[in-house]
Amino acid sequence: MARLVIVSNRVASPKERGAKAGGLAVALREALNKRGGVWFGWSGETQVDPPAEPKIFRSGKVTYALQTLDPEDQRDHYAGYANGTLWPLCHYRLGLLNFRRTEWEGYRRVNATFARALMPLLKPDDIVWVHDYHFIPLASELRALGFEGRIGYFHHIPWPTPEVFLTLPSHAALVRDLSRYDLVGLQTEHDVRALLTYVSSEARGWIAPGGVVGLRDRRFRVATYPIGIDADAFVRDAQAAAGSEDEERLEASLAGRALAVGVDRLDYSKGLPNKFAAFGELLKSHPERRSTVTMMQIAPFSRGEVAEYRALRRELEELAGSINGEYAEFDWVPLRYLNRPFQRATLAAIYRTARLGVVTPLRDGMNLVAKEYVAAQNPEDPGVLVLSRFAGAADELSGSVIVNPYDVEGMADALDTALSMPLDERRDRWRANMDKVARNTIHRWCESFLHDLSGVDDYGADVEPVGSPPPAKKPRSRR
Ligand SMILES: O=P(O)(O)OC[C@H]1O[C@H](O[C@H]2O[C@H](CO)[C@@H](O)[C@H](O)[C@H]2O)[C@H](O)[C@@H](O)[C@@H]1O
Ligand SMILES: O=c1ccn([C@@H]2O[C@H](COP(=O)(O)OP(=O)(O)O)[C@@H](O)[C@H]2O)c(=O)[nH]1
Repeated sequence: MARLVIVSNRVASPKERGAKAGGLAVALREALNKRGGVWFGWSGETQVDPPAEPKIFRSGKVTYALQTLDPEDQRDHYAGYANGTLWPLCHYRLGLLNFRRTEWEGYRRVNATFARALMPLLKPDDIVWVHDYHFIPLASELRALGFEGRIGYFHHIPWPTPEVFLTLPSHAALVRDLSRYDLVGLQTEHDVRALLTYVSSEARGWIAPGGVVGLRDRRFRVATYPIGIDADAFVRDAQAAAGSEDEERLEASLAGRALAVGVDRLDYSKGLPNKFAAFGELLKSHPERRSTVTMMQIAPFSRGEVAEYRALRRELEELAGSINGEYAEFDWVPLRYLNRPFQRATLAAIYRTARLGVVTPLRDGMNLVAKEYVAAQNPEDPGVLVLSRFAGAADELSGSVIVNPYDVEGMADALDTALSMPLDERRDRWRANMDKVARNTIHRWCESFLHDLSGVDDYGADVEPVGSPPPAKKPRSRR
């Protein structure tokens, strides 16, 4: 079996087994342990004139290679182009999009630095799996340095429709970069359609059945791989939470009231102001709900180096204060707003206690919290997932109460409906959701992407293009 090389901006080092080592990290580490391999990414450190070589250490069959970056490059790359340009673009927030040439250049420079640092570690038969929007140009850089092996890319966030994508001044270059991969994985069919429509309508590429794409002299495949969670582990954690100290403390604090829970990084894509407003609207328009339901929003700080995230933090503090100021009683605080992260076991206890899981992003690649909430429920008395139609998870979790997060009054009514839902309906809806969560796990996601990437050859002679004709055949190398 070929050796696996994983590239991601954040690398879950083997020392991090706690809150930070989420399901994705665990699955990737498991895949690496199975075949042996390399996990390459940013060290989390910056330094003026950093060494060109990454820091390397081994743990079991896995080699970790961590690259330190120059502080200006890191800023242009992470806070600049990745999270100031691509993140808002891919989440359909054009009003928040900042494009600066210096950041675009910094983004490319960091990708070139990473490719130069990775290249000496690669063997010709390695399979390289690159994760996320921080590294779209990485394959181009590795190809330029002479790597001819298989490279796959998984995009964890939404892919925008052409009208939105075209606002990015560097759109054509980015899609050329994508074409240097062999396999491009996206979360949903909608994302795949959006990218393929751009390729055929704007980039003069062609598309064959199975998502094979021809662009200039390149052929690559685009397909859907919806990410999942380690469902068994979550079920075990949730069962262990029953009767735990965490659960007892939480139950005691609720004093018989229903709990609605939200768990989101403090990110504008997660729709937190609308969620708070909907909860306020529930208390206003359904006064009988006052003092019967408590909302708990866990929102760990995220990307504080980006101005929009700091502004959102202030906005939410104000909103939470005004809801509590207006509706609190001397024995009831309507909205508990917590900014620190919690470990998986504690989250499992909170999810299981909560009558409602409220996941209402304005746009989200998948949203693993939605799946975790489902997995943590007690099958005999499950809670209800209130889910935004704009989360990737909504494609699978049709047993949820689906809402439009831009409709605050509609969300308030949906919360009211979900709070009154009879047990039979809750069970039916939960079963439909749980079937999906148990089937499409993180392990399946990992295996199916790697299976397809391993099977890549030339997407060649036998493909029947649809739409504009393929370029004339000429002898070509695989890359
Ligand atoms: O590394 P950060 O800047 O702190 O951000 C955390 C991660 O956020 C994004 O997560 C996405 O991936 C999830 C798993 O596929 C998906 O469920 C979610 O919808 C996405 O938002 C980002 O893509 C990661 O690179 C970040 O590490
Ligand atoms: O206090 C927290 C908050 C979140 N998470 C985890 O962070 C992940 C968030 O993933 P999701 O896909 O929902 O959104 P992202 O933050 O990746 O955009 C989930 O596994 C959560 O359980 C956590 O471990 N502790």
